Amino acid sequence: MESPIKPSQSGKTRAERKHTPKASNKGLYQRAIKDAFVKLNPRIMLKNPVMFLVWVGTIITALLTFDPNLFGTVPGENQRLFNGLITIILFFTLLFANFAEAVAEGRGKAQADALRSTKSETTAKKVLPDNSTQEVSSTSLRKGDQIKVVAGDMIPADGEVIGGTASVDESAITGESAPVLKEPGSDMASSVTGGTRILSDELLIRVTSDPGKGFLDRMIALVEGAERSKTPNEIALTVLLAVLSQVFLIVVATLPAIANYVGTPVSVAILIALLVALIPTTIGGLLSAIGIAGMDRVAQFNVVATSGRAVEACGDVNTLILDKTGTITLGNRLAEEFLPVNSHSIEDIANVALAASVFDDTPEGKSIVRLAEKLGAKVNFDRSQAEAIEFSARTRMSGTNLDDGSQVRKGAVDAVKGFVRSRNGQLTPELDTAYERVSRLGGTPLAVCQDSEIYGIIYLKDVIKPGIKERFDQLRRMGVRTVMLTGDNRITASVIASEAGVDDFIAEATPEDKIAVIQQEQAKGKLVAMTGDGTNDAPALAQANVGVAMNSGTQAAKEAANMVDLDSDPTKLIDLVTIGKQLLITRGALTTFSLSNDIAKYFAIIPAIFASAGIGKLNIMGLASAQSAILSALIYNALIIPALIPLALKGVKFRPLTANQLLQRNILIYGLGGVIAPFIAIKLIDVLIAGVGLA
Ligand SMILES: Nc1ncnc2c1ncn2[C@@H]1O[C@H](COP(=O)(O)OP(=O)(O)OP(=O)(O)O)[C@@H](O)[C@H]1O
Ligand SMILES: [K+]
Ligand SMILES: [Mg+2]
Repeated sequence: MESPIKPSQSGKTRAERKHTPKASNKGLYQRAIKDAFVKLNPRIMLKNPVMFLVWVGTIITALLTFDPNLFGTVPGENQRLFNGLITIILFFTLLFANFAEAVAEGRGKAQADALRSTKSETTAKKVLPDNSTQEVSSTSLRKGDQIKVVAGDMIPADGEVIGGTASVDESAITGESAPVLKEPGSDMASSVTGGTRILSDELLIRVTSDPGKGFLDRMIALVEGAERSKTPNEIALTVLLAVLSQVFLIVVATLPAIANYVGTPVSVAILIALLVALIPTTIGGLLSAIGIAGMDRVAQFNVVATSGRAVEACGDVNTLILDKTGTITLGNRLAEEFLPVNSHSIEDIANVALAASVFDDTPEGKSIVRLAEKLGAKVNFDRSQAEAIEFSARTRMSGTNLDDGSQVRKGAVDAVKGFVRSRNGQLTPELDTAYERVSRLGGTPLAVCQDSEIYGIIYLKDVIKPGIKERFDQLRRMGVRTVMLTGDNRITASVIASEAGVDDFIAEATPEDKIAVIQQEQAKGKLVAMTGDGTNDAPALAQANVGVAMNSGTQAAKEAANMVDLDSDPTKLIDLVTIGKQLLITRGALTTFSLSNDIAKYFAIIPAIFASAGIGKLNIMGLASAQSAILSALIYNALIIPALIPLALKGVKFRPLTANQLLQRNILIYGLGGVIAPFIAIKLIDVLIAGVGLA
């Protein structure tokens, strides 16, 4: 039976792909502004050591605004106004940093709300031991329970189909409106997700998740950021920034002694201003937003990551393991031609190929049936007495045991050769000629036999996906090695490998080979990413550093992987590596920028502090006054945070370069830019401040 409903499939362009339900931007900024204030809570601030220092500084300068002589008398006029201005600027610095994080989180929250709205509590028809059904609340379902769902019902929990065939609307999760066929047994079609709706017929389902632990629940928790824990890279950077801040704290603490020595005592407010200007507030304020935005970007691509760590791991990937059919090629391998050998006729091979394929439900099998029937082949045995031998990636063969006891097979040439050899059949060079001809075209050759007699070769044609070579070129420039792993023969594999431009390939691979290849790469210290969908793939997905499961795949694969692609598009892995790299690059670029900003701030503030000691010559920026210099540096320091929010959320423009080239490029752009930009900006702010006569 050819069903009009296909399992959700890949091969779509990005424009065609619909994304996870998303809420509009309306209210996003309002909520973020409110959250920016809520996050001023010291217990929340404490998680970010750099910004916490600013928080403490703000409290002290606020006190100094009320009593400028709190820590001893300070010479000079306008102390109150000056301290008040510093307090306001510091307060906004805190708000801006909190706002950056809140906006990043807000996007996920809006998405979580949209997801949650699709998921309502429902009743479920639980199957009791006596086979009757009982209406229960969906929240009372437990792993292992059996339930019945009928047309129109919301599927109340994740599960495996164990009976019935039905079409299911999975758009709540995939954003894909085409119904998906579900039936028991088959790897791809037997898993269902809670929150999706059954459109026709009925299904018997074994529940595979406890309440609140389902796929949709996990997805909501993730996009909401509830489960976001800092990644190892992020922790390392936070520690580095905290240490740097401490160093500056010590430097600033020694200043009063020097200042007193040269006879220009400095006020505590100025010391705090200097400290805040020097500690890395820019990256400190944007760091978590960058991480959240990375996860969000992955979600925009319709991929659910189990953790931020998984997204980051994508950026560190050295080796990408891809399978051939459906990833590098379009995957609709169709029978194109029969090549008879050993003086058999086209009709002979068509008949045997048909006999070997009548029970084969794979796209390959169905296309062989179509081609054979077009050539006039007929089924000339009793189907009800025949036994189907299903295709498996391990045997790499499929076929039929006929009613008269004979066995017809088709499959990978070496597998069929082995089958024939074990029955003392003859192998002729003619077979190899036909098989090589097909392979050289990049096609998949299937040998056809009945017992010990070889009938010839079926040519399965497949096409390399357009644009894939460019993607691999990009990956290579980023230093990522691509390895194609295929069950197909060496010649086909090498033809496709060179046309697609992968760096290496492994042919005639069994599912076990996948794990072996991953382990070998990891033993060399490489980080490996791979995609997969079958239960077979689960161990390899778990072994890989980044394992991306297809949503159309089995529960086992989805649980083993650290990412699930809702579009079931195996090439998504390439996008994920790009997103991960971009996340790491953005973080590096903004750190570089933040730290190089300090040079200009030194030149603005230090001469200002020592101005009355006659070191004013150092004032190479020609700033209007000492107070104006300090305020300008602080205002720049605050404004640069919101100015960089768009970059932090969007990520720096991505270029396919190696880590070293990127480092050089970033030092040039963000390092040099970070030195120059504040000189210009601080000077401009100073002119403005002097203009309005503030200081
Ligand atoms: N329906 C089928 N019946 C018999 N043999 C098949 C069938 N489908 C594929 N084969 C043979 O088995 C081999 C292995 O198939 P498998 O799906 O494991 O790998 P593949 O599709 O060739 O490559 P990849 O791992 O890149 O998807 C194929 O190369 C082909 O020779
Ligand atoms: K700073
Ligand atoms: Mg395959």
